[in-house]
Amino acid sequence: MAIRHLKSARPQPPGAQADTADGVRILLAQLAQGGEDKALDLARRLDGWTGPIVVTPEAVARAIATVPQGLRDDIAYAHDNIRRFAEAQRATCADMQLELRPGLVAGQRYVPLAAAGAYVPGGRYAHIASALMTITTAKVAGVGHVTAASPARAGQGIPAPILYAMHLAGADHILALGGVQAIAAMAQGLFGARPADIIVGPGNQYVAEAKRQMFGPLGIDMFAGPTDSMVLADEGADPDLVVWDLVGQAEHGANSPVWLVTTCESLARRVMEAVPGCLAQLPEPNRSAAAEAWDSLAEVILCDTPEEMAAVADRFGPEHLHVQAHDLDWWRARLSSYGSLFLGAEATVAFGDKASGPNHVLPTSGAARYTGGLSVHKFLKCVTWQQVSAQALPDLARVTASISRAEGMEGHARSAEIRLDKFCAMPRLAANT
Ligand SMILES: NC(=O)c1ccc[n+]([C@@H]2O[C@H](COP(=O)([O-])OP(=O)(O)OC[C@H]3O[C@@H](n4cnc5c(N)ncnc54)[C@H](O)[C@@H]3O)[C@@H](O)[C@H]2O)c1
Ligand SMILES: [Zn+2]
Repeated sequence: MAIRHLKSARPQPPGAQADTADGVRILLAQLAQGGEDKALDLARRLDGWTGPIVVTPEAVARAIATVPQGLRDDIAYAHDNIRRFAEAQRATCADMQLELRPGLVAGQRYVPLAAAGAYVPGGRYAHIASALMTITTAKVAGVGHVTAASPARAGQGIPAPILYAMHLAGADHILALGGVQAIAAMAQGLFGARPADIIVGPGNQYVAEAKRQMFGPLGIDMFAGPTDSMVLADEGADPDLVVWDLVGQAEHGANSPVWLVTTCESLARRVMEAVPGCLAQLPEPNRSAAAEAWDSLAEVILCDTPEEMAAVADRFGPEHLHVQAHDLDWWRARLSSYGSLFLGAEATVAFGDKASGPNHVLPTSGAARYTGGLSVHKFLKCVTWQQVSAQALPDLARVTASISRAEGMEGHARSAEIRLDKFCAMPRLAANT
């Protein structure tokens, strides 16, 4: 394989992850003890928020009235796509039952979780789309009660378009709370939230670490790091599109990697030359964030063949994978390691981020090698059941007792065999003359 880096990532200093983990552990312990008082204290200190934490339906209605009709319509368009995609997914989750042997029936049922928490990040950008992605999916799955939480902005509260999205998606309870304190509040059931069975949604390193530390008794969607994107482009790709796809996704933050993998060196060079011009068109602080991401983390990788490009994608397992190359059917069949796949030059990751339908809460940092992203499945338990009648007992009890004894488990064997005595005793012959 002749894979060559035209641009490499800068070696990263050893991470500050341990510090984050320690800080979050202390905050979670304080929140477990101090409850709402500690959460209020953190909201004030970290977000400058001293207003109410619970956003009442009246406050939601007042906020919604300030959202321009055009933006409301656009949020509704995105919601409609996301809801219909989730509904189709839900329809694939079928209950089933079958008779495995005469008298032995077993089945599966999909049971929605009782309560979920949806974290909607809001520190830097107002992540309207994250509210749609998490809450809509939970409600379509049939979750009984969804609490949504997002940080309040000083003097403003949760931005009105986020409140509109939460409302449209069907949130049952809304908290103006961010960070570790929001995760703890939803898990512990503070501020009127129903204690969550699962907490989902993206967030910064404090949010992700709080979810990771609470995982176990609490379900989470995944441990998400900074967002990442890869473009696979051949000689037919348009550099004007590719460069904006890379710079656009680098806007997420200085720690968000973007990767270009191509068989065409001239395309790669044209894209790299065009990056500064695109960065210059972004407002601050987006420009600095994207520039830092590009300078320190971006990689441009030159391959000889499409198969080599696919192998690179397999190895990275990007969160977003965008193919701008010939023969999209070949690529769709060949690629398997990604959170979400975008096929063709007309598509772009931003469509998936905001409006097209498939979920944008996706595995990052290579986790796509072993998992997909958020879907109705995360809010459903696939549980199983079985029922046995006497007809199945002779074989089932004999096999169970045999395996149990081979395992050294006499009690198990007895609990099987006693059923033969109870349910399969041969009718006694009537006393004969
Ligand atoms: N992949 C996706 O689907 C997707 C979508 C949207 C957003 N995101 C990610 O979500 C993240 C959003 O991050 P954000 O910071 O803008 O918003 P955020 O809502 O995740 O975090 C803000 C909160 O962080 C807490 N915080 C800030 N500094 C802290 C500190 N020193 N100690 C403890 N807590 C602290 C504050 O309480 C604040 O409420 C980004 O990393 C972005 O990439 C990912
Ligand atoms: Zn994005």
